[in-house]
Amino acid sequence: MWRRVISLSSSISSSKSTLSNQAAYRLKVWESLTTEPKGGIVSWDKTPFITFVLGGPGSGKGTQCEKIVETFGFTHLSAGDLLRREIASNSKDGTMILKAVIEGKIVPSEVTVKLIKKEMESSDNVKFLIDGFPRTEENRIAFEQMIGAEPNIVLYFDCPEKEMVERVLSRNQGRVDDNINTMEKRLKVFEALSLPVINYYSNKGKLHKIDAVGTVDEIFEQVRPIFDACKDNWSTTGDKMRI
Ligand SMILES: Nc1ncnc2c1ncn2[C@@H]1O[C@H](COP(=O)(O)OP(=O)(O)OP(=O)(O)O)[C@@H](O)[C@H]1O
Ligand SMILES: Nc1ccn([C@@H]2O[C@H](COP(=O)(O)O)[C@@H](O)[C@H]2O)c(=O)n1
Ligand SMILES: [Mg+2]
Repeated sequence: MWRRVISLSSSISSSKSTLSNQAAYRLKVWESLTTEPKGGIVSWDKTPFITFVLGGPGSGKGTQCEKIVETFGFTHLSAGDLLRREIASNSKDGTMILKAVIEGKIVPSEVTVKLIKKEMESSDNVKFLIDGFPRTEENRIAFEQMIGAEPNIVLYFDCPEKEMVERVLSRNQGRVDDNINTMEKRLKVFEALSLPVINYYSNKGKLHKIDAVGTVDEIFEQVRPIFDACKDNWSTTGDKMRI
């Protein structure tokens, strides 16, 4: 199994430019369609506190989100879970989403952001953990356009490929993408399309990089002080937010 991961690393660079070119094309199309905000902007009575939770497949995002919810009272919105719910409900996009998930591809941003938006609008909470999003520059821009907000902070769970592969292959939750073939594709997509988003937030000074190797509790001890330091920011009442 690990040999396959090593050979994957060498094939990443050749496929990376193809993936990046496809993504750049989709981003251009998106930008050309979005001079005006799409589908309206969310407005809140209180200013929301938004955390994006990023990291490769199996890096432990969902596991740490559960701990953050328990400790700090956030609402957890996993983009992957919302997409899986669409598949299970046989919605009009279900078949397209299933195909993308099996291929380890990224679902068009408009579909994913609409699902996130609906959850945010119907929530009484204003503290959101948005897990597994944005995965691409297109995702990031679509969120800014359709929600009219940016994250307050971004967590990045940094995990070696070998560890991510082992965790995913022993996850045992019946996910259609928890197999070595899809995992190889997801790792390529992560490197080509998601790392640029992580760099974007690093350059903006919003990124908190966490070493995702260790026990769940050890990792959470790196996460806890990040939120402790933000507590004052999410208790303030703001005007209805319109950007
Ligand atoms: N620190 C850890 N050490 C060992 N195993 C872990 C750790 N954190 C999470 N796991 C396990 O690894 C698997 C993947 O974790 P999790 O589902 O939280 O990752 P994820 O980043 O949300 O993955 P995905 O992007 O595929 O949804 C799960 O079976 C989980 O129980
Ligand atoms: N922003 C996103 C998030 C996820 N997907 C698709 O879902 C798969 C599983 O996502 P997890 O976050 O649960 O790992 C992912 O591989 C993508 O196919 C997406 O398209 N866009
Ligand atoms: Mg997850």
